[in-house]
Amino acid sequence: MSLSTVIALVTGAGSGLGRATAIRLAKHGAKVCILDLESSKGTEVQQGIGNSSVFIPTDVTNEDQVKHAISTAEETFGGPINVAINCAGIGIAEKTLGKKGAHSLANFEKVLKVNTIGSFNVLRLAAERMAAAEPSLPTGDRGVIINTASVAAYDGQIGQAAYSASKGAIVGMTLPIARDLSKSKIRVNTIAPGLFKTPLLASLPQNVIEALNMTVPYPARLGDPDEYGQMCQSIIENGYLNGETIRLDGAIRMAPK
Ligand SMILES: C[C@H](O)CC(=O)SCCNC(=O)CCNC(=O)[C@H](O)C(C)(C)COP(=O)(O)OP(=O)(O)OC[C@H]1O[C@@H](n2cnc3c(N)ncnc32)[C@H](O)[C@@H]1OP(=O)(O)O
Ligand SMILES: NC(=O)c1ccc[n+]([C@@H]2O[C@H](COP(=O)([O-])OP(=O)(O)OC[C@H]3O[C@@H](n4cnc5c(N)ncnc54)[C@H](O)[C@@H]3O)[C@@H](O)[C@H]2O)c1
Repeated sequence: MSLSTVIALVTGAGSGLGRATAIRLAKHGAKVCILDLESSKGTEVQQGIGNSSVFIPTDVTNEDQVKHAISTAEETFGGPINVAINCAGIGIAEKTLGKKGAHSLANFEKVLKVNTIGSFNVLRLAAERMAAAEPSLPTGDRGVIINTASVAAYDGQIGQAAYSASKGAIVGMTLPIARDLSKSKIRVNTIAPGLFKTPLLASLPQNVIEALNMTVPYPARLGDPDEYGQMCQSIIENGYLNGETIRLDGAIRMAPK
């Protein structure tokens, strides 16, 4: 299916899964808005894609910046956005009771702020804009929203309380948001990735990566970020898929450690 009528916001598109998704959608004819922090590699990604993309430095937790990004997207591509993909996210590893005492409350709040509140901030403002436009996707939808959870929403390891909470919240809000937006013909789905080869995964301690690598049943390897982008494309193209969280994980079930 051609994605030539797609105007997509992809957050976190300066790196990893978001970057791969932006590249794939643009290859299939979409216009792509790369939303990421000013300090990210958004410019580099934009230059790699070319004129069908724009980099709009944005912190997903900031209401004014996200509103500005949506207007800039529209001015740049001459139409309202109809796809929003939340890939911006951060991870931490800290035990509830660690060697230095109780989990830092500031760290817990930060992870929830970026991963959960940031995703909700982007999707609520994107939905507002989508709902005001005529349906423009080949499926007849006004819009498609895709969030990124994690397998850690279901089987978080030791040290993943904050990260798992932030991702479990995304899984939990997927169905009610799909129900909320059904009258506006906007579909909402979430992908729960397993282990993908990105800078975020590479930042984990080497022994954690090695232990995890050995537990992917099949295919026994890390996911390719383009396989995540492919799942986003499938969700956009399949007009009956709504309110669902899809694990994309080679059948991994993470052990406690
Ligand atoms: C990113 C995507 O969304 C997908 C994912 O979620 S990928 C899964 C990511 N998993 C993680 O990030 C695990 C997070 N947890 C940790 O890194 C650690 O548990 C921690 C840093 C919080 C605590 O570590 P530490 O204080 O050493 O805890 P402790 O319980 O004493 O650990 C004992 C040993 O087990 C190791 N260990 C702890 N958790 C481990 C894990 N998940 N995998 C492998 N080894 C682990 C420690 O490195 C330590 O090894 P050592 O004795 O050789 O130093
Ligand atoms: N890589 C994996 O194995 C894996 C597995 C499961 C879930 N995930 C999730 O997928 C998403 C993408 O992860 P990735 O591996 O591509 O990570 P990554 O670190 O490569 O990319 C994340 C991007 O998000 C951006 N970002 C962070 N905070 C932001 C903010 N406040 N505003 C805007 N942008 C911000 C970063 O600058 C970065 O470019 C994350 O939500 C992550 O939790 C990743």
